[in-house]
Amino acid sequence: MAARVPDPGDPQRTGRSPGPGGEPGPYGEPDGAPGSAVPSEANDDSRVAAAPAPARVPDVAIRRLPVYLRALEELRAEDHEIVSSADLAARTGYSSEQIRKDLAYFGAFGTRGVGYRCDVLVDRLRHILGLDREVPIALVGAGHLGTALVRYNRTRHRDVRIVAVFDSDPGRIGQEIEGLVIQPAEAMEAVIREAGIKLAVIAVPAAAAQEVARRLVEAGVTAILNFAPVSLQVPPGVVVQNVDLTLELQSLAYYIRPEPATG
Ligand SMILES: NC(=O)c1ccc[n+]([C@@H]2O[C@H](COP(=O)([O-])OP(=O)(O)OC[C@H]3O[C@@H](n4cnc5c(N)ncnc54)[C@H](O)[C@@H]3O)[C@@H](O)[C@H]2O)c1
Repeated sequence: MAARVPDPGDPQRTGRSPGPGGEPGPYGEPDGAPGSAVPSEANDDSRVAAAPAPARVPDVAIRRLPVYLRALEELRAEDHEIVSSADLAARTGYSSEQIRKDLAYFGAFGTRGVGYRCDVLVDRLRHILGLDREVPIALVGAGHLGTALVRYNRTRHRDVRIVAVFDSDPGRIGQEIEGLVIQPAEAMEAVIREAGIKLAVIAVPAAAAQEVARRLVEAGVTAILNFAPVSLQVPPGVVVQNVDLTLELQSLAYYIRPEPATG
């Protein structure tokens, strides 16, 4: 999966988007973190407000936060009150050092030698990610993939929630997916503006994706999850994250090839 998150100096800010699969994956890659980061379990500041996010947090650190959040929510559901970075490392596959460093970008949350208060860290991470409110999402392209995405999202997620679905096929318009009526693509801009939607999913054929992206941005969308196998051109400040199943499978094919590659 390729991912783009805001990051000064990032090519995406110039309005370019990498092709699908053109970025490192979310698990365990180096992040080029600035040298000013301070290990996080050094201070007990769990009683005070989290420090505001620093100006520059590496893309990959941001992308690890939801992984930590999921692990913490699992631990909390298992009645863990305090967790160490080692506990989180065991759940996520990231190193304790990596986890402490990532959290330190947003302030120190833990107590040295003790760990993090699970409920406090869950709240902080949800706040940092903007998930302490429902994030409304628009999806464009209610075909095979789009329909599956809406079903999955609407039955499982409350914080990041698809609230509007659009398609250009008259045969699809007016049909329902999980209680959402598919709206005509012509209504996209007005509905997105009216609802203040900033995040959208593109699940249209590749040939239609760039124009859909342009219209989404025009309507005020600043973050796009793109499933179409095409590199989108977007203005500076708009974030595109690409998901390309085929590229993921093709790279995995390397690990099951019959003969080790030579040279
Ligand atoms: N199906 C998969 O497993 C899968 C997996 C990964 C990626 N993708 C990619 O996701 C995209 C969708 O795949 P799919 O299999 O769901 O295709 P699909 O043909 O089933 O659905 C595409 C939908 O987009 C709609 N559409 C076309 N142009 C539009 C426009 N301008 N505005 C609004 N709606 C428009 C079509 O009417 C259709 O309902 C493709 O780019 C595909 O390559 C699909």
